[in-house]
Amino acid sequence: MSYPLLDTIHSPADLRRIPRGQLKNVADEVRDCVLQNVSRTGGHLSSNLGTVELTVALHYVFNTPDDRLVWDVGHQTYPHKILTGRRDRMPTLRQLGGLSGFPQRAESEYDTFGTAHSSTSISAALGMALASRQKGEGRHAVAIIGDGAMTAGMAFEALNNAGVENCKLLVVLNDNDMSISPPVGALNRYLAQLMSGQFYAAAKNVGKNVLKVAPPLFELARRLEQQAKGMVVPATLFEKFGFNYVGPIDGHDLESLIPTLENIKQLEGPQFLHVVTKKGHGYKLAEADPVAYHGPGKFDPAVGLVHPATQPKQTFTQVFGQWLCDMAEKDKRLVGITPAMREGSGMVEFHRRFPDRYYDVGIAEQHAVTFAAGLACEGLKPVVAIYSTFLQRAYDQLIHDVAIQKLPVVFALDRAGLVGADGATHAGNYDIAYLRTVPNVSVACPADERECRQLLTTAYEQDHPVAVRYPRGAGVGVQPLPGLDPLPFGKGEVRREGARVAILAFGSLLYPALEAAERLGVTVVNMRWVKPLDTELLMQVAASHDALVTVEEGAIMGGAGSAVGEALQAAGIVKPLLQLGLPDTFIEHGDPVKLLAMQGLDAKGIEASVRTRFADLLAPAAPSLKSVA
Ligand SMILES: Cc1ncc(C[n+]2csc(CCOP(=O)(O)OP(=O)(O)O)c2C)c(N)n1
Ligand SMILES: CC(=O)[C@@H](O)[C@H](O)COP(=O)(O)O
Ligand SMILES: [Mg+2]
Repeated sequence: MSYPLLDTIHSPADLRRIPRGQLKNVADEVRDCVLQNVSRTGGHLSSNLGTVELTVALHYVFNTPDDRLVWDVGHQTYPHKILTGRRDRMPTLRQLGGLSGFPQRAESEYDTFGTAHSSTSISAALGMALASRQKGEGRHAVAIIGDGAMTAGMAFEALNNAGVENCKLLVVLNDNDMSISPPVGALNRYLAQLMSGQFYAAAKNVGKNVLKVAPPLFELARRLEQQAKGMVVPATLFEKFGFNYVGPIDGHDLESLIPTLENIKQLEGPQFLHVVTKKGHGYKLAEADPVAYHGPGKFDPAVGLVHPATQPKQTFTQVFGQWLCDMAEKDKRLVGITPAMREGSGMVEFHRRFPDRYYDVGIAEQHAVTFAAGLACEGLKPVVAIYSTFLQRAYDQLIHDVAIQKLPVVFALDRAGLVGADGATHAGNYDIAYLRTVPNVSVACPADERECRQLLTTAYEQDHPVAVRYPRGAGVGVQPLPGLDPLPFGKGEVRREGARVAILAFGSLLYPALEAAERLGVTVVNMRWVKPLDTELLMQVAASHDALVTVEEGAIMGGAGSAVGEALQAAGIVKPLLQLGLPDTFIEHGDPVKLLAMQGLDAKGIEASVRTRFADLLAPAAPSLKSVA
């Protein structure tokens, strides 16, 4: 793809040489470049389309990379990547060895802070601004945060800290009136008030008016401050926090954005700029349906997203969504909670059918968990649907508010294990390790869709907290049974009888383990539960085999294999144990099937590891067709 202006821009320094009058054309080219690339790779689209002008303006006005831009979540950094010398690598976005979908310090000096989990930007930028102050460097730090990300407690903790510091910190609130799904809560209502009516219309011209007069800088700054404050409300929430609030201004109008940013840059103390953008801006289909285009797969930009001709395999998320509705139908006490992930967690239908029992609490995982605890105290049956990676945020709440009080909260832990294109930040690799150490908490690992439904019911029937962890995407295609029958609590099953070596599989890697076992001639046990561990079954298997292998899609350290090792130790059984799982390293983005294979967690890899470790116990491998020929 060739673009007349972008072809001349290899860094923000090049951008800053472009005459201001041509910046709109630059923005148009960036937007097209984003659309063309994402349509070929998949990725976060509507947020990126909405931040094109803001990105151009920030790099134009601030002296990046010396001035620091910190992008919250970072799912809107494709324009930033394009303008900071990575345009030629955009076709590799989110693929193995390619560009990350988020900012990464290792990827570019312009990526000043790695993000992906939301609401960290103000804290990080404040740290940078104060470091600059302490070192006498005088650089600016800018946090760019969305209205969705702004709802998290952490953002307010940072505002609370920043508001009393005199430093060169600018918070840009990118308000597109959307999270992934429509935003929720009182903050959203408040931002809508700030944008309403004449205030917004008048504020749109703040930058232009200031420019026309062109007074000296000090006066310019003073007037900007006065104008902005006068045009909006006397004291916004952000002013109460100690920030100088400017806005709201039109985040697609470079004529407003650039002079406003230039002037804010001159002001002392913490600054807060409220910009208004449209998610999906400039691509009609995304503007009309920003939810569908939040993170689409590949598509033809001329046609847009299309439904596949054949029904794809049911995902674990869909299995959960169906179970949730069915259980809610049966039990009026059930309430469903999501921290801003209605679509991703499969709760759209539940929301539609049970609006009074559906709670989207915003991006607020900690609150979600304690809120569930409160509901449980009053006899309701909360189901918290949460990605494994995001539950990390609420670990203390899980222990302090749920587990110690032994409250019956079900955690439907989606995206357990490797997630693929989102990479290390989103991988759900640690939940087994961090959950199984907490007293009163049980952890189930369904191997397929049918078990997922059954184990959710088992979890729901307990009088203590239970997490059911399942991976992103589809399973092997084992249809769930229609009823709501549980599986026995804490019990596994032998799936294949073999000799000398037994593979104990936890979760969906049961299937590659079975495939490997066919070639190895070994036993396979579907353990189903990490906690309680089925020690009775474990002891039987240990007694009848010479060696054990554990397989899990989770961190080896502290994982299910460790639980097996501990149980054997406790029983005084000394038995060779091979633990297969994810190593003590962060695994980057890429095709999840390939990533699993690279970790030796496909059938071939499992077979190879078992053969290598227990060669003396196994019959030699049958020669492959290739080596026979
Ligand atoms: C801690 C955490 N929870 C949930 C998410 C999932 N998530 C990613 S983007 C997003 C919405 C963010 O909304 P906003 O900040 O307004 O940005 P927009 O998508 O509107 O551009 C959510 C919920 C996340 N990345 N981090
Ligand atoms: C940026 C972010 O956190 C989400 O948009 C995430 O990428 C969604 O992941 P899924 O596609 O697995 O729902
Ligand atoms: Mg938003």
